[in-house]
Amino acid sequence: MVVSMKERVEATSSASNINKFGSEESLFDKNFKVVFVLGGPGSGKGTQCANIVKHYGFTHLSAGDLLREEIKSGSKSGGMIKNLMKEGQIVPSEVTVKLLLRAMLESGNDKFLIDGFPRNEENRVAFENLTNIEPEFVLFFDCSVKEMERRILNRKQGRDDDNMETIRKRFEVFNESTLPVIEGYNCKGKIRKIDADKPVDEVFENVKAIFSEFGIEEVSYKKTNIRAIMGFERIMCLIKWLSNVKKIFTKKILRYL
Ligand SMILES: Nc1ncnc2c1ncn2[C@@H]1O[C@H](COP(=O)(O)OP(=O)(O)O)[C@@H](O)[C@H]1O
Ligand SMILES: Nc1ccn([C@@H]2O[C@H](COP(=O)(O)OP(=O)(O)O)[C@@H](O)[C@H]2O)c(=O)n1
Repeated sequence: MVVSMKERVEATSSASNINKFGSEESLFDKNFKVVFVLGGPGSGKGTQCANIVKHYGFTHLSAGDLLREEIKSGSKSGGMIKNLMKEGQIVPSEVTVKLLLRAMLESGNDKFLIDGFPRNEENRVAFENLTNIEPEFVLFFDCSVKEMERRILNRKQGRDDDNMETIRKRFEVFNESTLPVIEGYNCKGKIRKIDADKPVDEVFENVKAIFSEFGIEEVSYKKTNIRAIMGFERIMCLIKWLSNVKKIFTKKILRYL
């Protein structure tokens, strides 16, 4: 059965379709490599993901960023997402997982850093049931509350949830809902804990050691950057466009010869 990318993404939006491709063909039969990135709010997940993208050619998907984009897009679930985020609460998995899967399929890459996810058991189970993907490992940025608070208050990205009242709620949600997920992965030997109180470069040295433990090698800087920024499909589109431009110019030049 040949299933188009569009059909696959659409299939994720309805629970009754979730197993449409069932055991015959998993929704993600491709050999995707996934690393989950967890840690409290402000522990430095996004900062380290940006470094990993540059060095290892992974596509960075931040669940929080995807949810913020969904609010901006004016979608009908935008209001509900906005209210939950303002309260520091976790958005229902069906929304978040759908956004993640769409971004994965559209990226053209096969290596993903999924940041801020799974945030609770519901997130973990929903993703696993839909994709059959188990993470290679889970990076856990372990940071003190005092340092996370300091970083968030200095972050100044104009986020609705970066205020003292919501920060407190986010810490509570992290302790109640995310730590048990980390504990579960720890029992499976998947957690790689990193002391995230340290300066950015030192934290990244520890991240590199973990990638090396899993045999993941650094890739050329140029190749990584172009793919991470543009995605495979956009690169193909640009090549097509350039070849059309070249044809037009060749015709024009030939006219003068
Ligand atoms: N190791 C670090 N030491 C000091 N500041 C950091 C460190 N890592 C990140 N930051 C800063 O802390 C803030 C929060 O980091 P960010 O990567 O956005 O965290 P998260 O994605 O976990 O919420 C940012 O302003 C970032 O520049
Ligand atoms: N898997 C996720 C990730 C984020 N979120 C929401 O997005 C908010 C911001 O998450 P984030 O990962 O961008 O930021 P930090 O809290 O890590 O700084 C969370 O507090 C949740 O409200 C969610 O509901 N589910």
